[in-house]
Amino acid sequence: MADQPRVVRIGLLGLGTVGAGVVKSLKSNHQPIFEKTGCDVQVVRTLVRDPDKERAVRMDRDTLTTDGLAIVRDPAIDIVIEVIGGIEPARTLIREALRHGKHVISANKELIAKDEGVLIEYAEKNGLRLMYEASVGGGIPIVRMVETYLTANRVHAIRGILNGTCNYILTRMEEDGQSFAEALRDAQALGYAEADPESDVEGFDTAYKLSILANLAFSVPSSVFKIDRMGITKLQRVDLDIASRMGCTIKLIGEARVSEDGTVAQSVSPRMIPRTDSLATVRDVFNAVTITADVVGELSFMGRGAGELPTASAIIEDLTEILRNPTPNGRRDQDRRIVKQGEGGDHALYDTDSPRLTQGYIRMTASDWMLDHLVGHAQDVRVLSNTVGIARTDVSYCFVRGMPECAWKELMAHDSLQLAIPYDGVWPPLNSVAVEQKEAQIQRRA
Ligand SMILES: NC(=O)C1=CN([C@@H]2O[C@H](COP(=O)(O)OP(=O)(O)OC[C@H]3O[C@@H](n4cnc5c(N)ncnc54)[C@H](OP(=O)(O)O)[C@@H]3O)[C@@H](O)[C@H]2O)C=CC1
Ligand SMILES: N[C@@H](CC=O)C(=O)O
Repeated sequence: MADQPRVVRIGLLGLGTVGAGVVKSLKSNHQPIFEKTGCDVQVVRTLVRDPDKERAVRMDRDTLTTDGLAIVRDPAIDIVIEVIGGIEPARTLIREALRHGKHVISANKELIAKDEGVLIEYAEKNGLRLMYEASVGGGIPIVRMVETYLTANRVHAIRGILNGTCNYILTRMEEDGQSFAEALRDAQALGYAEADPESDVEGFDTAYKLSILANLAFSVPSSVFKIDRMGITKLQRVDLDIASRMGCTIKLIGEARVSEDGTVAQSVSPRMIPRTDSLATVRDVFNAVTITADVVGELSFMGRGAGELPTASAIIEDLTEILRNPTPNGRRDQDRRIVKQGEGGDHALYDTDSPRLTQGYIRMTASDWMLDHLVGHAQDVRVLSNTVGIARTDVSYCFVRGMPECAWKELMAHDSLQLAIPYDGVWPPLNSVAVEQKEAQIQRRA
């Protein structure tokens, strides 16, 4: 190791939750970073919207600017870290940084997913690195894991909890009886939520992350624009209570799998999951991902999925990787899997004529149409209701089994439906229920 450290100057775009975490970690771990890389890393300029705002970290006022282009064009800056979020001005600033010969690290899953590989390819063509470990799974080193250690495997499926905010909200609603709004407020205060939390709770954030992983893992193209998506805003405490009585919990799950015809089916939706499933034990802000591949079988990863320090960890790991290996591995040039919007053969989970049989949990206002539909299409319908049978004014809670995918689509468009989510357990779900509610089983009509 050289006696004189090489000074590496960082231009930091954004000083919110993650930006402050980066500044703190670079300070607290300056010595280990120097020991491993021989570099003295310094944040020399930082982009913010409001330089006079109170910050979680103390910064020299002169280093703060509202002029992002001045940072990314500054010849004294070696590496740019983008943690402002959103598409613009992030995309322009990253492209401009690359154009000026700087490596870039970004935590921006929305941009990485929607950009569909264009910036990454541009970086690699110019001998630069654009790294984005923090864009998926917070502190879990999942991006590098998939990119580096699963190249000889054929990956079939990715399934997991990819949003810390939603997992935190569902945990607080289930364990502490908090309302959705209270739990979301806490998640925001803890720095887990996106600037616009609709991205979290409507499932967009999970879709971005799933798409990034799918593009790295599968040998067939997939697009974020084709993900079948539902968030957690329709869930009520009663659904979590019912889940709990069934020996289940509800989690927001992102799943991508390669179908037999070689296309990719991707979905984001809340799912009722048995407590015996390892994902059921993933609480609070934690994320977990299971990857299934042909040679290795199942691999699972778990860790904090959001928050200033776990996310900063992913960013500073990208940083040390660049300091040690500044040359891109070139994989994207030879094997560019990401496709433009509209290309590729993805299909959504409920978007086909597929006769594949599925099972799920339903909350609905009873109606003849709904009942006829369920009984007409599913092999088995079990109703948990506060009153015997189904009356028009009741809200009913059902489990259905053996329902073809195409029948869900029609059901989901009907007014009486309040919530329909997949049930990931082994049928029948009711055998261990402390049935406070009256239970009826409706036989499939001949
Ligand atoms: N929070 C988390 O746990 C995680 C976040 N991420 C990603 O990291 C990125 C940042 O997230 P987070 O730190 O939570 O976001 P924050 O909203 O906390 O911080 C954003 C920062 O960017 C600055 N900024 C935003 N827009 C502009 C603009 N147009 N011009 C200049 N400055 C701007 C803000 O300035 P000012 O402070 O003056 O308003 C602020 O400092 C996002 O892409 C997010 O998805 C990824 C993983 C986890
Ligand atoms: N808002 C995101 C932050 C990390 O990616 C989340 O809650 O997971």
